[in-house]
Amino acid sequence: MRTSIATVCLSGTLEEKLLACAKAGFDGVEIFEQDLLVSPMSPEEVKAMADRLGLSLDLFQPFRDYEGVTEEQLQANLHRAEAKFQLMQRLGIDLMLLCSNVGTATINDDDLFVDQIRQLSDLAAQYDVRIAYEALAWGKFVDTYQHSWDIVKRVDRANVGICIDSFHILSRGDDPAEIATIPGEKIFFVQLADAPVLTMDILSWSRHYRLFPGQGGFALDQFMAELVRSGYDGIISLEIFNDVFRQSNVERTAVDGLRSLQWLESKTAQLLSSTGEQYALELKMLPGIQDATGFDFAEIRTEDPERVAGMLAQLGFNFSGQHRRKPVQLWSSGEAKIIINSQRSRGVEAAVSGFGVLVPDPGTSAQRGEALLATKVPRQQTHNEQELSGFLAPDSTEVFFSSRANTRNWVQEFEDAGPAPTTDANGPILSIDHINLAQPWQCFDESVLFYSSVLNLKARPGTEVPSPMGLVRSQVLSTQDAGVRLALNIVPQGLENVIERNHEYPEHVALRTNDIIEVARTARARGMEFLQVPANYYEDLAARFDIDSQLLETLKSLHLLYDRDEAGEFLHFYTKTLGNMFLEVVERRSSYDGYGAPNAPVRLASQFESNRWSRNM
Ligand SMILES: O=C(O)c1ccc(O)c(O)c1
Ligand SMILES: [Mg+2]
Repeated sequence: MRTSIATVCLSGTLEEKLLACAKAGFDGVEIFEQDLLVSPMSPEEVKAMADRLGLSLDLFQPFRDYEGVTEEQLQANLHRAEAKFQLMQRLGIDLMLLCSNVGTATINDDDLFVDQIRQLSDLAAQYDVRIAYEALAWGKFVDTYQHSWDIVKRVDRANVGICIDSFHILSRGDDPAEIATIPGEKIFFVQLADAPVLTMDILSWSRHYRLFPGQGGFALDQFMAELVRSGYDGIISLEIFNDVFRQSNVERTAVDGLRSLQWLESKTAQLLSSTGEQYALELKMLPGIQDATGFDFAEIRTEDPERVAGMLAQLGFNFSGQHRRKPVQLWSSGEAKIIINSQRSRGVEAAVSGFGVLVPDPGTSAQRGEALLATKVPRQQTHNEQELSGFLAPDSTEVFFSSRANTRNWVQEFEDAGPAPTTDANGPILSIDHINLAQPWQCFDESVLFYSSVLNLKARPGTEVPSPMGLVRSQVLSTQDAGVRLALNIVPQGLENVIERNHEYPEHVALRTNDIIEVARTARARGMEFLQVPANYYEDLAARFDIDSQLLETLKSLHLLYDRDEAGEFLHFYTKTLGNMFLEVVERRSSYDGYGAPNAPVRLASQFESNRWSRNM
């Protein structure tokens, strides 16, 4: 599948955009006119640069507000078109995108549209230019792909076809099935965009909130399947108008974009392979999709390993050894393994720096990560150490793949665990339930795509949590059976203004137990510092739930939080924050599958109060 991207998706100058697209590995780009207009490079220089970079210039766009106008206006429009055809010749581009008229059209008459587009076709033919007619969702008279196709059919010229843009079709809730009935060779260009499910006017939604495929709520694999059925075998391009991407690192955004196309290509191939249909577009499948079965470990980086170790011991973890070569400790309880790493930790009080997941075949997951352009974690092993493949997530979290066999090996690199542990050998903590990672606001969408494509996690419905620092957007991603759960929280943009630098948004590892009251009591007896929960919260609990008064007293005295839904009950507590990290302990009763969302504002406010208090000491 040949890939392209519109220059409007990216930040920077035209030169920087071209460099980033080539470096990421795109085959070509769409030149968005505005980017050329403001560039000091001449059209010839742009062409030469693209040639040198091995990028094809696939499309010139947009040509606006052409058809459905008075005769006088038409002449002016043809004059404008001719200048652009000459410009396209200098750029070496032979395909122009014509958007359906949104402004100057005054005559609603398909016969007139056909006639006027034929005049454009005649002029374009003199310059060997082809026209791809795109129905904008907010077009004045032409706003569906069926309508633009009907007009193109009636124009009946070899150099006029349609442009299909997923946003204009799916934003309206239109059915893409009829795309399959259009002859593939009359589809001159394809633009893809995803978008979050929002209820707002389509123009603003399109101009500010488009996303790369896989980052929003559109079923783009089904859309692609219809396109493939048409026989289309041309370029698949990205056209994303997004306020955040336009101010993010251009190279990262380009990689993010290409990753989205590779992921979508593979998903479409998979969807079509089950139907056994034959098609012209060549679709590559990524190396095997495997669901992770659980967390292998969580890693905490700290310059103060004894304090982190102390917290773990209070929760009933056992010291399982010191790494034989590195300043790294292993602590475990049940299936839960926590690595305390004090390498490269100067100035880091404590932070969640990475985690490992268990997969049947780590080699395949590593290949998949590489194919998806993920950055490898540089790790040095000696010859007798277990190698783990790891990738850097967009938020800099290190993500590793291992198998049960790998785990048996790496665990043996930890020695001198000392005398038998004093606590129950199995430990009261059973496993890592979930990991919560703070996302800088610029990389939230990139992270969603990274975790869903590289780790094969599924995004669940998101929530928004009010906090004293701002509204925190929260997105859970998990495997099909929820063996691996991640919660991504976007840090509010204004955070730096409210909180001093050394109190950045904390991240946490949540640990699962079947007896949280016992864990909390024992931890308290061992001197654990809990996150304090205000009395108002317990009054509200009593009002919302028919809750046993003795249980309520216990919850209150131990600073436990509580939630209940049709599936079951959820009890949890938080430790005091250490640096940028804290721990949570959770008990899921019956089939409760959530994360205590109603309690999240209480946690954020309490953490804010407690951080402020410790700052003022
Ligand atoms: O928002 C616009 O004007 C616009 C322009 C060109 C496109 O291809 C498009 O999909 C939208
Ligand atoms: Mg478009």
